[in-house]
Amino acid sequence: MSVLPDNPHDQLLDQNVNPRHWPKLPYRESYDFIAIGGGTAGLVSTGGAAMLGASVALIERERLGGDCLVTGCVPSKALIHAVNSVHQARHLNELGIKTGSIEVDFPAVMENLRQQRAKISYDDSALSVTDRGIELLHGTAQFTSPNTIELNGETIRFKRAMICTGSRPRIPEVPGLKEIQPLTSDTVFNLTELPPRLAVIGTGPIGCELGQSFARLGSKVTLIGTRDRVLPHDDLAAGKILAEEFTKDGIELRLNAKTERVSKSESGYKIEGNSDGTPWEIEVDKILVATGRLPNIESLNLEAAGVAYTEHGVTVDDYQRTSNKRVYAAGDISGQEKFTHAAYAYAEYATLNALAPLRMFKSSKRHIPYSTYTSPEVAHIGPTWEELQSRIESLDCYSEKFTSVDRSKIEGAALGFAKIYTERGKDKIVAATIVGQQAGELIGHISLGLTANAGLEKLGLTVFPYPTRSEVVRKAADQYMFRKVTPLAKRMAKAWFRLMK
Ligand SMILES: Cc1cc2nc3c(=O)[nH]c(=O)nc-3n(C[C@H](O)[C@H](O)[C@H](O)COP(=O)(O)OP(=O)(O)OC[C@H]3O[C@@H](n4cnc5c(N)ncnc54)[C@H](O)[C@@H]3O)c2cc1C
Ligand SMILES: NC(=O)c1ccc[n+]([C@@H]2O[C@H](COP(=O)([O-])OP(=O)(O)OC[C@H]3O[C@@H](n4cnc5c(N)ncnc54)[C@H](O)[C@@H]3O)[C@@H](O)[C@H]2O)c1
Repeated sequence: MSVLPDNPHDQLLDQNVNPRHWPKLPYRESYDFIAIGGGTAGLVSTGGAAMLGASVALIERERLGGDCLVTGCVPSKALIHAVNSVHQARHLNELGIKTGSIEVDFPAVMENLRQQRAKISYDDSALSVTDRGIELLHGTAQFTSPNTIELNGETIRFKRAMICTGSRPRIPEVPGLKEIQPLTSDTVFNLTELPPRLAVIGTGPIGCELGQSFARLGSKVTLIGTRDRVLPHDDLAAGKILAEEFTKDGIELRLNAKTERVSKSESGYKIEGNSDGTPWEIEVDKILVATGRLPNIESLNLEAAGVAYTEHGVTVDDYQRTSNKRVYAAGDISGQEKFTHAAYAYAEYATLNALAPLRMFKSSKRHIPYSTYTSPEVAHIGPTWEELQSRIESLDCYSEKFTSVDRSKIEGAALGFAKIYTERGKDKIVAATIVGQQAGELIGHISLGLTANAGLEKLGLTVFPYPTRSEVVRKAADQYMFRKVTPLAKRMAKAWFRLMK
């Protein structure tokens, strides 16, 4: 995780969240609750534990706020906001609004990103954390026994501990790649010059969000993925729509591709690879690697604590408890969904389970949506597209396109669809995918429906303001009513019409 130290915004960020600025406290011998890692999961769990009145310590080795604040959601969405704005500006002529030529001042875009990130850092700052009664300890923690941690040479006992150490970018074993130190999500937000030619390896959420962003800011982007489509874990149709948009953005797609070798060239870097066996070679100025994440388990000495783990992270049960009954885990480290809101939701339950006399809060009861903030956005909740396909016989699917939504048509943003899957013949929602503008906002309706146990009947009866994009959800739900209720209603109405005088 790195930030530039030589600008006022990053200095402010650093001041707020870097532990080296905190006063060094004498450690207590023992705490009721210790969290290792001060990202979303660590902040949420220690905040909750302190609120319950426990003696609480939060150990962080680098910066509070973790990935989300420093190198993840916050900087990427600040960048995407600029990207969406420039894209809209380029299309204002279509609305009869005359603009001069639109120019991107990349250093200024990145400066704004750093400024927004610094502003948000107050929420995760040392001041805000200590105000909640949490003791902040600086350093790399490691377990020394099932109920002790060593920090900076001192031993601290705990009654309950929470592992929240997150994840880091995975660099694939491609000859020459590690040696050239490619950009990753840890370093890409430090750029101050737009790379004229950028290769992005990986077509998951990071590759797609950042690949499209750099293309719309003016880089010549080549997006390289091993799979046959972009966002391969999502709905097939979503990947197709997105690939078409990427092509319009000038992105060159190299799918079904194997990156074989990377080397320095005269003007930058050479990448050699093949797609479906056909060899290719490209020259670029920068390479961004976005090929998944590795859990930060190495420094923890989990064996000493009897905490089981795999290559995906620390193993937890439905209560977020590890194989050590005093130790819980949440966030990217626990091998579950890698999203900030998932870290938040699971850390909340983990803390309650860790500190209450009985474990009562099951993570499987929570519904975790997600959205990839490309243009159009791709949002989903429930089992993956592949899982849904494997049990499609037992499901019904109701879908609606944004072309039937007036607000989307008016604004010329009618690309995409909503699909809601239910149990066959019933209105119980199983999953949903929304592709389109603000899909990330719209999937919240389905998330609420799932949490409140409200099926398509209730969604269809819900009145949404006209004209809003939310109508896509209501219209998809209406189809259930039409299919299920209308034939019976028609028969009853016909009987009544015969009797009606
Ligand atoms: C580019 C990018 C964009 C993203 N966009 C989104 C998005 O739009 N929406 C979304 O929901 N999610 C997004 N994510 C994912 C999200 O950032 C993560 O899921 C989330 O930050 C995980 O939180 P965490 O608390 O588990 O871990 P982290 O935030 O990684 O925090 C872990 C902390 O633990 C510390 N640590 C590690 N080991 C030790 C140790 N031994 N001792 C002490 N401290 C230690 C680290 O320094 C770090 O501060 C994005 C991620 C990336 C990379
Ligand atoms: N909007 C969001 O919520 C958001 C945004 C960004 C990241 N994230 C989180 O961060 C996580 C990590 O994102 P990510 O995109 O790095 O990982 P990912 O695992 O989701 O996607 C990585 C992609 O890279 C491909 N790949 C792997 N090795 C490759 C290689 N050698 N060459 C080419 N392609 C290769 C994989 O097939 C996969 O499709 C995500 O799973 C997500 O949970 C969330």
